[in-house]
Amino acid sequence: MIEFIDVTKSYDGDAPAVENVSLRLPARSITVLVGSSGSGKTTLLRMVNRMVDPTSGRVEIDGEDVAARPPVALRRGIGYVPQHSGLLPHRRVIDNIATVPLLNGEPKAAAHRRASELMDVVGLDASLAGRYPAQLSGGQQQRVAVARALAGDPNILLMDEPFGAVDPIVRAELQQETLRLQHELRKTIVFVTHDIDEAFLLGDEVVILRRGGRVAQRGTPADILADPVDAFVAAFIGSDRGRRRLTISSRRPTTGADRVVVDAGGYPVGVIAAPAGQLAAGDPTPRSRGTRMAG
Ligand SMILES: Nc1ncnc2c1ncn2[C@@H]1O[C@H](COP(=O)(O)OP(=O)(O)OP(=O)(O)O)[C@@H](O)[C@H]1O
Repeated sequence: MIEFIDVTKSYDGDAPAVENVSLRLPARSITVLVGSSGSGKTTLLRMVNRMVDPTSGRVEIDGEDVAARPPVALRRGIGYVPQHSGLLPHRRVIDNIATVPLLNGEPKAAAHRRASELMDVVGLDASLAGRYPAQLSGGQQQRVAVARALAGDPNILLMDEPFGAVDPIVRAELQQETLRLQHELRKTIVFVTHDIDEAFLLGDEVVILRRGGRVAQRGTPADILADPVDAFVAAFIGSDRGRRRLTISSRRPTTGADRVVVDAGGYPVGVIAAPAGQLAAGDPTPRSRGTRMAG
């Protein structure tokens, strides 16, 4: 579990980028931090691996203050995927992915074997192993960045707008790949985006931030969609425009399981996996965890 305990960060004595934020992010699920530009998402994310140290307060991982860990060692155990891949331009794909295992002292052959496996895991063709990052598409570069982040087998993966710079079709592919990967790997993922649709698609839990990192609302996508706490959240998720009025349809009406939450545009925003008979037909307020985008 990752816990922010009353953290504040002021850069250069400016007004705080985040102020008195306390948040617990559960292990082995995807928490999405979403908010408009400047709300402090990246600042919070980078506090986890000490790319940013709080001005006051602390961040704990499984009860241990990250400030007690040397940043370099800490970062080797935490995968990080930035918006623009951050790949080393003069190293081949395979070497980029193998970076952390090599730094951890693995023999080169074993590190390359692991890197090849990861290329397969993230859906990269083996023929790309010898290319340099500039010889890849933006989407392929982001896949390499995900593989590189996974190479040290970290428990935690930090993703900072990782698909923000790729076109919508590739972006949708990468989002689905992320869900597939998480289904297999069960990492603790903190994902930053300013795109509420992406947040609802990927997040087991979504944290909507106001300026200064203040939490406007957190919950499952279905909770937030069904019950925005105030006008700010309603405006942010678009429900004030009637765009997201929720309905629930059942894919298997006879059992009542696997109900699909659908917005007013017919856009599926989640699935409620419930044992047969637990939800009345047409229940308008899904509360179950395990909300997930319909396939
Ligand atoms: N290194 C820095 N030095 C000075 N100010 C900074 C620095 N990094 C961020 N800030 C300021 O802190 C505030 C929060 O920035 P942050 O990048 O955390 O927000 P964000 O929600 O991730 O925004 P975006 O979506 O635009 O990336 C902003 O006002 C920003 O200008």
